[in-house]
Amino acid sequence: MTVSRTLATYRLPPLPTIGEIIKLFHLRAQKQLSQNFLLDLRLTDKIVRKAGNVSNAYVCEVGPGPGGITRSILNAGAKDLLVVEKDIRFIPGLQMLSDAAPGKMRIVHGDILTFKMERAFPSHLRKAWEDDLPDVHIIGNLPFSVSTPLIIKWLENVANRDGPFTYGRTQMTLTFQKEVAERLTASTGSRQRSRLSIMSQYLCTVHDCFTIPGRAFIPKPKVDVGVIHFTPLIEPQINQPFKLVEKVVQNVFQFRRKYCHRGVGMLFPEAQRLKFTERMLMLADVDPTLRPKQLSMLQFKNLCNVYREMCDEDPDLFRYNFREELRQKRRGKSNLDRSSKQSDEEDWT
Ligand SMILES: C[S@@+](CC[C@H](N)C(=O)[O-])C[C@H]1O[C@@H](n2cnc3c(N)ncnc32)[C@H](O)[C@@H]1O
Repeated sequence: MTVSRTLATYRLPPLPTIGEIIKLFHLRAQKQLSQNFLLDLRLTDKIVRKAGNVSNAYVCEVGPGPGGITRSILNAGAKDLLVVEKDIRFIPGLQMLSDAAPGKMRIVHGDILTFKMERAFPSHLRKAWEDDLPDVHIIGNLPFSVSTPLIIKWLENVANRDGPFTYGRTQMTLTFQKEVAERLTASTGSRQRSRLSIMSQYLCTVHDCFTIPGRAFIPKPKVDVGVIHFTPLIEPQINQPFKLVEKVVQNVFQFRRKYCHRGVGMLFPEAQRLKFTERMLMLADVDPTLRPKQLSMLQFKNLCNVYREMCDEDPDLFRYNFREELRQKRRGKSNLDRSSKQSDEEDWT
């Protein structure tokens, strides 16, 4: 009992509090960078507990800032903690933590959107996709403007089993503004069901761990924050390339409040729209009068499979983008307007 407790909980030596570190290094949060700090170590401990068992694990923390979550990860007994922080002002405070936990923490001053995580940890950690979960975790409280593009990028990495997922089914525990957290976990029929719900749930088990009230952060953001845990699925619920799924899902949700046939139709050039939409919905066994939020994962899977078959028959179809068609039409129209205006002017001369 005593041994396992010692192994499980590593205690950092006494250090200044996060509040003191913020003062010591003049780390005033930069509003334009949406920096909102968590100072309550009970909350940061709770985030880390929701990540699973990080004792002796390899962890990448994204956006450590003044280091609240960082301390909790070290205290939970992580073997190797790699932190990636973009704002150089935080590096000295993080260095202080690293000195207090010798050999356990590495600091990267960089941007997580371009950081190559596939090279960050030893290759012996790699597990086959179907195997148990690897001993690699990603944890982070990032600005909302970064967390959404980042999760879309990482979901594509899950689909391709590259980036952080070269180690296998790396788990992620990340914060999102509450509204986005609700979309990520929304089930069929719910108001929040959206593109993000399908894209995340076809690839991962997505669990809404708990909500942190905005008042827990300094400075206080306008919204509450959801902590979401992602575990990549062994078998994705849709077995088609990420870009194809993304295209189908994006088009279906184009007109959120309309019948789903409107969005499906946008996958096809105007000339064939009616015929192809009818065919796709019929073959996928989807009622055209359902709203996008009412479509189940199985129906999205069927839609993607049928669209794939149609693209295999006509390879130009995948390149079709109705927005591009619209842009060209507008450009054509404005050229027409410009030339008729020009000819009007020429008439005047
Ligand atoms: C919302 S603050 C959270 C800080 C700390 N994790 C906490 O909970 O108190 C977000 C942190 O992410 C950092 N950050 C923002 N964009 C980043 C990026 N692209 N790559 C790495 N770090 C980033 C910010 O500088 C800031 O330290």
